[in-house]
Amino acid sequence: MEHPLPKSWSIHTRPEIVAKYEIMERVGSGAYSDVYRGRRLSDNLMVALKEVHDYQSAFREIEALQMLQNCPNIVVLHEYFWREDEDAVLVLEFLRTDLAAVIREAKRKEGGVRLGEVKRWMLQILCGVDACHRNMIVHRDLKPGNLLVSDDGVLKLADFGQARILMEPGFVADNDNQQSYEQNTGYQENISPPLDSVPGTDSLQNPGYNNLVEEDMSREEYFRQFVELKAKRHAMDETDKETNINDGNTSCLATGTISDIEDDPLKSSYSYEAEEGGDDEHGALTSCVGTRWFRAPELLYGSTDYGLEVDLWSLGCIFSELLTLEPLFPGISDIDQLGRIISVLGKLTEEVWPSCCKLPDYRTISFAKIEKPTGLEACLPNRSPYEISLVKRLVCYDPANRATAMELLNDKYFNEEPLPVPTSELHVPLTKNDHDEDSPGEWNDYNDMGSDSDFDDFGPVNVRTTSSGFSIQFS
Ligand SMILES: Nc1ncnc2c1ncn2[C@@H]1O[C@H](COP(=O)(O)OP(=O)(O)OP(=O)(O)O)[C@@H](O)[C@H]1O
Repeated sequence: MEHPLPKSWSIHTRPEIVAKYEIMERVGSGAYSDVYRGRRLSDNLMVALKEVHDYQSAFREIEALQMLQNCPNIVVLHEYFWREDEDAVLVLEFLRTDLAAVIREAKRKEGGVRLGEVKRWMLQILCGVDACHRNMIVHRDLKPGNLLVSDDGVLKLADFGQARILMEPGFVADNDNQQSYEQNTGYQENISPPLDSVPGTDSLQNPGYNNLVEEDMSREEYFRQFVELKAKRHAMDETDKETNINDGNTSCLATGTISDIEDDPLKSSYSYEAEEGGDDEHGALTSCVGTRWFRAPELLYGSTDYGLEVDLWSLGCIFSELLTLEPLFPGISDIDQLGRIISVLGKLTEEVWPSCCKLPDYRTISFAKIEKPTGLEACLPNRSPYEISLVKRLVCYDPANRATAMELLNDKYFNEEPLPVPTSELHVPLTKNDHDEDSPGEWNDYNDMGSDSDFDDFGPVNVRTTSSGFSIQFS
């Protein structure tokens, strides 16, 4: 009689993985994952092996990356291993450093980041975000630490564990924009991505996949549907390749419905770990996504029917940080985050965003009137009026007023002197963690980046690893 394989909690015990990869040191870990450097035995290719401990996060990441494989500014998924009862292991291209390290290093050196370099970093980020948004994928956790950088200066969006697909792809640039877009990005849109470019995987996109985005399923049910759809999809792949047609009939599940998530006045102080998975089967999204410093105001006010624009807010925060080398809104709690935004932009009113009063927590959270908001100018000292206006086009209350990635890719800023430098001329730090040993406090603040935690309201905490796990001390 055949016995089921024992449940594996460690990548090191997975025969199918060690047969193909040498697993080296752990290079990072996140809320849901451990990431190891690895070497593909067949050709010595360096890879990152990401063991994802949360099935929903794994599913989202695989699904999104499969749809985005033809964009030079999205991390490459080489293959993945995923069997029922085991954590998914994603084999990704290995990228040694990230934009957070670029900013940290620039801060320590005189002169910061040269303008031509700033522009090249921005263009690469825009290209990656635009690819996501063309495919109606909202990343939901854009921040410098999730923008990985290769040794030769190529920036790639990574960590799609919180990504959601809002509806079928089909948003295609108009032809006028397309030309200068291609000039700025070097990226030619291929409406039908090479779905078979991911060895060992089948695409999950197109008909019926929206049914997959049910969030309250058990792991077993999730996996069963995953396998079923993979099989179904496999049968359809050949037809898709021949016709190049995407099914445009499926509706936008995520943006078309109103939340039925409990109206909990304390919701905005939840950790996203606690509420993640709150996207429900009716399409309502959880507001507890992303890292606080980069989180759009609609999320902070508890919105559950937001769209791609939450990424554009994050983009504005990242651009501002590239220009000043300081985080724009480094909030220490969700309320503080909103307070900081309001002190700069002024109070959120129907004048600036007509439907803001529909935000679930709009009336629950109130701030004293700010007589004189400082304005974004004060946050971007010594930057040109045009650069300030660029940030303003993203960091604005009404999501409908935020510039799209495509619009910005075509902005004259990138065609004016100083021109964006070639990627090969970008300054890439030697390591990811080359932080200034003299200022550990500052580094810790940055490293935390306002990540949500149940402990936020308890003041500083001291977390230590112990032989049996970790201990937390409130001071
Ligand atoms: N492709 C890669 N190449 C090199 N290092 C990587 C790669 N992907 C991830 N890492 C490292 O592993 C860390 C965790 O990865 P990632 O952010 O994707 O995981 P996560 O669990 O989703 O994290 P988070 O808690 O930020 O959501 C990253 O900060 C990075 O240091």
